Amino acid sequence: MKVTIIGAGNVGASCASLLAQRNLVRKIVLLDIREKLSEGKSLDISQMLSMIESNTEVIGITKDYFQSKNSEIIIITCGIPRKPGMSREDLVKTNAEIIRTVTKKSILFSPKSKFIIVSNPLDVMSYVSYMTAKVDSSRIIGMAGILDSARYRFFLSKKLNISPIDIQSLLLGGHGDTMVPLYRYTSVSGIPIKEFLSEEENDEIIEKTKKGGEQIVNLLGTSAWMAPSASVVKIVETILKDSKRIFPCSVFLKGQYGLKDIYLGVPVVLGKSGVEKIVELKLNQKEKNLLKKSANHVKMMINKLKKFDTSY
Ligand SMILES: NC(=O)C1=CN([C@@H]2O[C@H](COP(=O)(O)OP(=O)(O)OC[C@H]3O[C@@H](n4cnc5c(N)ncnc54)[C@H](O)[C@@H]3O)[C@@H](O)[C@H]2O)C=CC1
Ligand SMILES: O=C([O-])CC(=O)C(=O)O
Repeated sequence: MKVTIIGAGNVGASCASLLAQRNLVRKIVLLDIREKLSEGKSLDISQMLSMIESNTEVIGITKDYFQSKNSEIIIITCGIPRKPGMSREDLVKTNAEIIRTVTKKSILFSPKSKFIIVSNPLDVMSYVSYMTAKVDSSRIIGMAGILDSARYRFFLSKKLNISPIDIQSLLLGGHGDTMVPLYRYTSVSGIPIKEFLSEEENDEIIEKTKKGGEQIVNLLGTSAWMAPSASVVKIVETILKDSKRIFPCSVFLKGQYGLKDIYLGVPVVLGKSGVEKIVELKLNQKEKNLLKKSANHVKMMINKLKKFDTSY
């Protein structure tokens, strides 16, 4: 079982480290365009393995895609992150070109692989990868909802003084300010959240969640990587173990939720084939409007990209 991670920066190297610690796969290939970076990061991770009793082999490669041959999963974390004052949308042109190039190269050597996309703006980059790979959309999965949901659970846990482990939540929509956390579908160990706080109080938590990525960018000067890589590993583990768990992921919609030709966050069942089912919830009018607004925002970015580059 081999997993390749493209991009050995903060998110990529952290994914490799966490994945190696889980002792889930035989081999992790960490690939970057920058000379020596992935070799150095993989050596550091490898030297940790005897202490944590993991048998995973971690190798670092510069540009040589042959080493990624027949990967079960390819995780795309390459490209530029935002800096303070930037939005995720500011990354679109630079990262679209990078994602297109690396998807083309990876699919050549791993034609059966599933892809987990991390690079931002997430929903648009997932769309770019899907359009480039030309494979079934069940194999191209964008990671965002798990992270957004984890942030929401964290902020909620602080407000309620309850363990985040016991908080269940669900989000829809794009990865950004237009995300749609669902108050109606949030609970604490099965108890509806309305028993703990009002919708207005919950809205304050939602605002914090929407700004969760930006808060870290402002503190660190670059974007988060610990919680994002843990979110990626959750998807990898679910696919490799064929666990059929439900997570919010950015997936290609073909009419579900009244939307098509777009990547957007919705709850999905994940298993060995990737996205095995898109779960369609009955939304109320307010939720429908918020989802539509989020979809319009992502569509607008996709259309901008299509104008700039007619090959999409
Ligand atoms: N979906 C999400 O929730 C999250 C998305 N992100 C996104 O993930 C991306 C990566 O973030 P970081 O790891 O913090 O950035 P980073 O700058 O630490 O690492 C990016 C790496 O990509 C490499 N790279 C650039 N072009 C490449 C190419 N053509 N082939 C192979 N490698 C290439 C760079 O050399 C660099 O090492 C950013 O776009 C960021 O916005 C970050 C956190 C969460
Ligand atoms: O904020 C960013 O640019 C990175 C990201 O998507 C996140 O941490 O949610």
